Amino acid sequence: MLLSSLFKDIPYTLLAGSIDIPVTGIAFDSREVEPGSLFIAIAGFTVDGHDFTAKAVELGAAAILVERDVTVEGPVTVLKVEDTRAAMARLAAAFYGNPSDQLQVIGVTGTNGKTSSAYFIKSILEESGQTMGVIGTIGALAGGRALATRSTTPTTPESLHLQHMFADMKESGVTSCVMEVSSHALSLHRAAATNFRIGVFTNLTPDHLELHRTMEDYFEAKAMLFDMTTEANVINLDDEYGVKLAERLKDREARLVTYGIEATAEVYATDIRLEADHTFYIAHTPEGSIDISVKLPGLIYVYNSLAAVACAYAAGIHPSHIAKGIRAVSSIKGRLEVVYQDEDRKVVVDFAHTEDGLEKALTTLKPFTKGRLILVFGVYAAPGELGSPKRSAMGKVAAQYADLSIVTSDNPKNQDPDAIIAEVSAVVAAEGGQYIGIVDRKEAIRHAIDISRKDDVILIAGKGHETTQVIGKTEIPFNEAEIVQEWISGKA
Ligand SMILES: CC(=O)N[C@H]1[C@@H](OP(=O)(O)OP(=O)(O)OC[C@H]2O[C@@H](n3ccc(=O)[nH]c3=O)[C@H](O)[C@@H]2O)O[C@H](CO)[C@@H](O)[C@@H]1O[C@H](C)C(=O)N[C@@H](C)C(=O)N[C@H](CCC(=O)O)C(=O)O
Ligand SMILES: Nc1ncnc2c1ncn2[C@@H]1O[C@H](COP(=O)(O)OP(=O)(O)OP(=O)(O)O)[C@@H](O)[C@H]1O
Repeated sequence: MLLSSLFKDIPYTLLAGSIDIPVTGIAFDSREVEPGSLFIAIAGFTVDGHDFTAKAVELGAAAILVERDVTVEGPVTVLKVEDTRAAMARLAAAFYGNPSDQLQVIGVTGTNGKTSSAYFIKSILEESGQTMGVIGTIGALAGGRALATRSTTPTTPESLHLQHMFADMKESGVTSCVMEVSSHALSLHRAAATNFRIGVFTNLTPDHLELHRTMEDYFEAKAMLFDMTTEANVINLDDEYGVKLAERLKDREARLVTYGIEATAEVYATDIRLEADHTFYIAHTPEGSIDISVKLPGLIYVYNSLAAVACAYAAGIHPSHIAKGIRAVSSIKGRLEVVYQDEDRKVVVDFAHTEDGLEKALTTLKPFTKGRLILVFGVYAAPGELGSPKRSAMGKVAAQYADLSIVTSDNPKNQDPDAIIAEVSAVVAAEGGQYIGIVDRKEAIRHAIDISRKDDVILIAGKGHETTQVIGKTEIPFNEAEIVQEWISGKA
């Protein structure tokens, strides 16, 4: 492909060389440059890609894209734009032939509930005959095939990888793709240049404030998704930020579809029946009422499945497909997943890693727990001042709802796990909760099992579907379902 055609609609300054040269690929990491490719320098949070231009030239880059002046030695074309991340999204879309134009892309954003809402949407659309792609926290799929990702691939991949995934989906006959769109991705332009037909907003509660600093900034980042949608915006009106968003979107060309339980919304739920492992309700849409049966417990799965009902309604899906699609979801990896159960005890793994998520997970299990509710959890977060509010909020929730908290490590990364545990434990104690601190997460899980008695429920919160733990710079294998099963069966 000619570099000039890639830059057809992108303003740039030519610093060196010619624009009329062919490029064979695009890379934003110098280590992945191949001869003939365009290297895009990104100023990162830890290093600056502009420092690796020489490496890119050494590996054969034909062109370099920068956002600040750099001296590049060698016979290469050098172009400058205002923002290389924003340009990368457009270049990637152009390089892969704007694949999202040929897919029905549905974006799901919000603090919690994106993964499960996306899986309900996938199931309903499959029921209606679509071949589905999925991109999110628990991986990427094109039809039944898993797309290659790395353990470091974010929930919403970098734009170059995202557009490649869309192209791959299109080649594999995928007709519609539901993807989780994180606030990081929106702020860092990863999802820019994507043709979103429908956007779904689940809720907004404190998280990721290390990047966004204030709830208002966090909200504005999430709201960016709805500037890109062309057909419908599906918004939870029971969330205060959802109300604010709906107000902003009511006169847009993309149709507004609201949902909720408490608020007066276009799609709403009544006759909610919560059981230990199932949830039932009637969903009301302007097209009629639908009996919904969800094979997951708690009000959060009423919300997450209702988001999918509203999205399917907005997409014109027949009610019978909606009911069947939701019924077909039997479990979602790491989302209130029962990893062990016998007549004495039950062990549940859940991805709850925010104050709101932890409260919802505990209050879902509590009414059906005859014995004690034992919580194993840790808090990953930014260090010092930035991390403290999260540690404090999660400690309070644990003290309020768990009968015993085993405070342990999450992904301590380069922070001192003992210091995090001490900070969380102090809050649990101050709030009158019972706690034990055990730094080794595997030991903490084993201890919870050892002390559990008849009718106790153990909730292991924070890592959900994840299969590794990051301590320092090392990523160690960590599969909670296996740890539980091996310890109980005496194999460990
Ligand atoms: C905080 C954050 O978003 N970080 C992203 C950011 O990393 P960074 O700025 O630290 O990158 P960096 O390491 O400084 O490198 C800068 C540039 O130099 C390049 N480089 C680096 C080394 C080298 O030898 N050569 C070279 O060219 C890198 O490839 C990169 O392009 O830019 C990188 C490349 O653009 C991303 O991969 C990386 O996401 C990492 C994987 C990450 O963990 N992100 C998380 C925080 C995230 O995005 N989470 C959200 C939220 C999930 C949710 O809770 O919903 C998500 O979407 O997953
Ligand atoms: N609607 C909801 N409201 C509050 N908490 C929820 C809701 N849905 C799920 N949760 C809790 O949050 C956790 C994460 O849920 P889920 O994976 O669906 O969210 P997510 O938005 O994809 O999260 P992430 O982006 O961090 O991957 C769940 O394990 C559950 O404890």
